Amino acid sequence: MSAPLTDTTSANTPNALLITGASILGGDVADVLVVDGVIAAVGEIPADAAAGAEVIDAAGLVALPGLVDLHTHLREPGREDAETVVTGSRAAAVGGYTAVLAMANTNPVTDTAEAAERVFDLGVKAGLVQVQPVGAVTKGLAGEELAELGLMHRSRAGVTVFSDDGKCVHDSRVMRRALEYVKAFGGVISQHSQDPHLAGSTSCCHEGEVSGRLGLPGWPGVAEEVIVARDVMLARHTNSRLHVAHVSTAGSVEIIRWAKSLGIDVTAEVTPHHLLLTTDLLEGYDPVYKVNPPLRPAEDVLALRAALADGTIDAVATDHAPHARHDKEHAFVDAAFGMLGLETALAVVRTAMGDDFTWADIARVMSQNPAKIAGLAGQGGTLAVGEPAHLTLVDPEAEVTVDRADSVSLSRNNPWHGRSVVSRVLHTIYNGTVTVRDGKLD
Ligand SMILES: NC(=O)N[C@@H](CC(=O)O)C(=O)O
Ligand SMILES: [Zn+2]
Ligand SMILES: [Zn+2]
Repeated sequence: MSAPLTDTTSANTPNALLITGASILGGDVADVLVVDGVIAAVGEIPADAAAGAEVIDAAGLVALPGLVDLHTHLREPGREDAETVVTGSRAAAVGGYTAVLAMANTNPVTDTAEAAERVFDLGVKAGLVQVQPVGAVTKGLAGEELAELGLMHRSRAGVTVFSDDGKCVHDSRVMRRALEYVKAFGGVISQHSQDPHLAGSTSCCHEGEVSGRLGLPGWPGVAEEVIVARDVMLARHTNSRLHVAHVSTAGSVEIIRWAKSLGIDVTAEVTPHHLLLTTDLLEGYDPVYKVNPPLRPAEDVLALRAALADGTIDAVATDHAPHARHDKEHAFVDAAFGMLGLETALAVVRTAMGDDFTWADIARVMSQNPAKIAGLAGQGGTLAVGEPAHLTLVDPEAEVTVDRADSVSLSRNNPWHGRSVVSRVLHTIYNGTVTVRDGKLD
């Protein structure tokens, strides 16, 4: 663990940050010295070796690699009343994130190199996290003609993840072509798995006893599973890479487990809300619980937790989906789908998964695996010497009652309002710069 100080970890540099006494990924306690945005030393660092450094006292805190979100809706361009790249980056930093993948279902859609570069540049300008654009699979998310996948990849934005999220790429031929196309440059298709005939646009509640009683149009688990099953077969056929977004059913878990056992190149994510919230919350018809895919019964939730623990599901992704009041505060059937997630994700995962799921496990599913899936160099590290300094410092014992008024997001569709969760992100460091201190934007 301890690394010797070398001459390059020079003391008396104004660009130094010394984090003292943190438990590294929940293990050994060490100091971390950051110089010029890079982790320069980890171990016991004598104060005089870091003279002039800004000091963060991290006694009792857990140090994690900065979190990476594979699935964020930033809403810019087009719906800047719900979120912008700046406000979404703020929410990400507060949540302990140092990188987010910005979904393509904006207006206009991110389906060209120019559009991807625009989002990328807005992220650089905001400067709080790495904002990596996701490219659309099809033009206008219409599901018909492939978007400029190669041009988006070769652009300054360097897009590697493609998704029509919000919509499913439901035409098998189009999905096959997309998988073939991205294979050439190591890209991946992230699929929103929803058969539009089994679960149409009005389907807004898990199909089962609760939907029957409430009289809400049902969205059966099989509408997800048939697409997951088809897509893993297409991934096998094309020898290309598939990522399954927001897995919500035990059946999808079984298919993914089977596909992985055959060596099919598939990865999967689960949202924090699908790890903790269940269908019965819809009893009060509160649209804050309306989300795609819908909240499922407890059996599914338990299967998702088990799959995250055993590695069948690789990552937690927030699907942070901010919506303006005038889109969300309607009768249940008319309200927009989606809920906030960035600021609460880590605590919700900790609360849902319990202590047996270690901090090293959390680092794996919320930072390292997402960075690997998205091909983000320098993110998702292990806090080793020489890595870019993307870090999150967490109070593991804090009990927090979420208040939606505290959010730095522009939107308020927060399903965690009033709930108690365990653990709290205190400090976030992006590229050696403190973006969040004591839970507040710096
Ligand atoms: N998850 C949601 O309910 N909504 C997302 C779209 C999506 O992730 O499918 C949105 O863009 O609002
Ligand atoms: Zn989706
Ligand atoms: Zn989404």
